[in-house]
Amino acid sequence: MTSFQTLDDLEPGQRLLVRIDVNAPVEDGVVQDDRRFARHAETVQELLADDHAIALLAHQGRPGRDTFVSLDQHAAILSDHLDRPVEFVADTCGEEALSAIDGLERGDVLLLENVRMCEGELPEEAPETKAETELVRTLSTEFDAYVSDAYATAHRSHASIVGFPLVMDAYAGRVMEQEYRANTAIRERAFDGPVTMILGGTKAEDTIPVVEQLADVVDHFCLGGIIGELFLRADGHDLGYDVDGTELFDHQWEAHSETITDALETHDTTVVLPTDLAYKDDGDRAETAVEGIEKQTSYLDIGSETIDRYTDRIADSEAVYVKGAVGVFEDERFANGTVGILSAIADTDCVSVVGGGDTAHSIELYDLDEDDFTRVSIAGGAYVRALTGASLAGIDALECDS
Ligand SMILES: Nc1ncnc2c1ncn2[C@@H]1O[C@H](COP(=O)(O)OP(=O)(O)OP(=O)(O)O)[C@@H](O)[C@H]1O
Ligand SMILES: O=C(O)[C@H](O)COP(=O)(O)O
Repeated sequence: MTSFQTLDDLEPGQRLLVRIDVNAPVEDGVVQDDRRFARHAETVQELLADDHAIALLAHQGRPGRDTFVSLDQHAAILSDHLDRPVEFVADTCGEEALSAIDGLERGDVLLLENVRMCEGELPEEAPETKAETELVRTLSTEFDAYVSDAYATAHRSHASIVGFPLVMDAYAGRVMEQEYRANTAIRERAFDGPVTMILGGTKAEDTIPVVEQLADVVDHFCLGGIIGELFLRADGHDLGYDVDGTELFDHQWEAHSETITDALETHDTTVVLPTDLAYKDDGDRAETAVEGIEKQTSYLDIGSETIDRYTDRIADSEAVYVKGAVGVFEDERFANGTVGILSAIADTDCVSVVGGGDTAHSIELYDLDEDDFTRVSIAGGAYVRALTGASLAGIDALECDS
């Protein structure tokens, strides 16, 4: 395991830059879930008890998506969790931000604007390059130390994750530490019976490598969501295209079609694909078989037959991992797949781990009981990457000699 400094090593009463991940599902501009806020608030409470002055750095969404919004409401949600004011400044490393940072006193909490609005935060590049960005060069001189609590973004080599630890005294926050240890422990568990993994959601770059890297551990990968459709397209079915204004398929297909086709050929008995899908017809849920599919529309959930096939496998499994939702569960008409799968897992005694910032939200939305799962990670891509045993850039950046 990687050795890093934790809050136990941090001297009290310092000026701290703390990277958290409160990236949340957002609908019509409004944050829908506060699970990540609650976890990071515990880290912040601990830091406040040690009399630090705290500036928080975080992101929301990705440029170009409608979840890419300002963090002003995030400050209010954090304030509720901390039961004290959290000041927000609509700037990350410009004059306005520096002036607010300058005024920070011990016991204060300040949230800076969405760091992905700042030039240099994206794209993923080497830590040395990220340390040279204006963001890192400007903010690093304003603080005594950097605390990295954003485990859910630890798989991204972004400036706010890997740049600061190169030039500042760096510590892992409690969320970073706990998620890292728990996910590493899960990876190291061995099972005698079948292991099933449900892979869905929207992010091909996080999900597809998992099929290759966990093929010796997982007996069946049951696919749904955008990922399922991309695999169905590779399997020769006429779907998995951007229609109705979506921008989820074509660029991902361009980037990953070869990997998907290879994975399908190599693991044809391990990868399990939907045999029916659901779509919207005159405002209602309708279903169609995948075989011979011709209708160019947005498919928004796996169909009833697929749900039955997947839940049968879950019932026979000794362990089930979930990454990503198999449908647009935020719309009740298309929640059958996600809720059906999670309920089936909750009904078994198997070891079960659910990951994903959006996916975990479905547990709360549909009144499922978090205690019915062995573990619910607040991270998505980072959790599933950790399961494969691959390193996380944000953890590597914190590494120090033990
Ligand atoms: N067929 C589909 N079409 C469009 N969106 C879909 C479809 N199936 C699932 N989704 C969406 O996928 C989202 C969850 O996937 P996402 O890739 O964000 O994964 P996550 O693991 O939950 O989160 P993260 O990786 O961000 O922590 C849900 O919000 C759901 O609406
Ligand atoms: O929700 C997540 O998975 C993290 O906040 C990372 O977000 P990203 O996938 O947009 O980099």
